[in-house]
Amino acid sequence: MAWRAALRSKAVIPALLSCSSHGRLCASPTFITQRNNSTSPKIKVDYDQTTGVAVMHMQSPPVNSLSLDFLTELCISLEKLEMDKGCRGLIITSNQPKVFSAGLDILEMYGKSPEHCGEFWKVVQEMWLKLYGSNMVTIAAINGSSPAGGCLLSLTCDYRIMADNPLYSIGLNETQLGIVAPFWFKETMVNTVGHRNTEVALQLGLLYKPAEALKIGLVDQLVPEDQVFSVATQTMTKWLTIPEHARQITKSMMRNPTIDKLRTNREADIQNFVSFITKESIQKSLRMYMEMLKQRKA
Ligand SMILES: CCCCCCCCCC/C=C\CC(=O)SCCNC(=O)CCNC(=O)[C@H](O)C(C)(C)COP(=O)(O)OP(=O)(O)OC[C@H]1O[C@@H](n2cnc3c(N)ncnc32)[C@H](O)[C@@H]1OP(=O)(O)O
Repeated sequence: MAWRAALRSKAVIPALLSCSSHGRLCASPTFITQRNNSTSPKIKVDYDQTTGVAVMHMQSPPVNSLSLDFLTELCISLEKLEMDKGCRGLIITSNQPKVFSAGLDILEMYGKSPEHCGEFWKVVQEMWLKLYGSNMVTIAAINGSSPAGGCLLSLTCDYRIMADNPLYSIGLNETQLGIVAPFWFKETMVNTVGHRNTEVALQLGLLYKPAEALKIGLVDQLVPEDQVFSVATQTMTKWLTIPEHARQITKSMMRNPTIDKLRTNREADIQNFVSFITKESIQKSLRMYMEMLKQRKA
C-alpha cells in the first residue's frame, strides 16, 4: 500500500544506512517460518463520534506480535485519531483469543539486516512516543497475555483493566530472551510501579499472573474476562468527565521528562539497539528463545 511504503521510507535513518560498523548482515534463519505479509488490516478502529471514543481492536493472528507493518498501521491510526479533535478517548484491546499482544515480533529482529532493524526500532519508538504522549484518555482492555512489548503497549495507556484469568500473564520479560529493556521501557515501568518493583521485575524478566500484577500496580483493575470491555467503556466515561485541559496538562507533566529523554536521544537509541540486536550472541539467544517457544507447543 502506498501509505505504508511512504511511512516506512520516512522511518529509514540515513545515518544508520551509512554506518559501516553496522554493515554486516545477521545470519539467515533456517528453521523459523517467515509468515506471509497479509494485506488485511492488522488493526480495526471503531470510532463512535457521539461519545468521542475510539476502540482499537488488534487483529493480527496468531498473537498480535508487533511487526513493522503492525506498528506502522498502529501509528497511522493513532495519528488520525489524535488529529480529530472530537476523539477524546481510546480503548485498546485484542480480537485474538487469549493474547493481548505477544510483544515485539521477534522475526523483525532475527536474521535481519542492520538497516531493517533500525527501521523497525524507529517505528517501535514512534508507537511509544505517540501513545505515551497522547492527549486522549487511553485505556488498555487486556483480554489475554501481554509479555514484553505487549506489556509496554499497555503501560503507555492511562489505565489498565485485565481479565482475571490465571492462565494469562503480563510483564517485561526481556532478560529471559537474553535482551535488555531499553531505558524508556524501564522508565515507563518505574513511572507505573516504582523503582524497586521495576528493578526486580526487569532483572528477573518476571511475567506476573493477573493477581500479582494488580498487587504491584502493573494493572489497575481485574475483572471477569467477559467484562473487560464493558468495564473499560464505563471507566472511559468517568475519565472523560474530568476537565480536558487540566487532565492533559497533568498527564504531560507526569510523562514529559521521560518522553523528552527519548525525543532528544532517538538516533543514539536506534544505534544502540542495532548494534546490540545484531550481535551474534544476541541473535543466538533469540534463536534459542524461538526454538523454546516451538518446543513448548509441540
Ligand atoms: C544496552 C541496552 C541496549 C538496548 C537494546 C534493546 C534490546 C531490545 C529490546 C526489545 C524489547 C522488547 C522485546 C520484545 O517484545 S520481544 C518479544 C517477547 N515476547 C515474548 O516473550 C512472548 C513469546 N510468546 C509467548 O509467550 C506465547 O506465544 C504467548 C503470547 C503467551 C501466546 O501463547 P500461545 O500458546 O497462544 O501461542 P504460541 O503457540 O506460543 O505462539 C503462536 C505462534 O506465534 C509465534 N510467536 C509468539 N510470540 C511471538 C513473537 N513475540 N514474535 C514472533 N512470533 C511469535 C510462536 O512462535 C508461534 O509460531 P508458530 O505457529 O509455531 O510458527
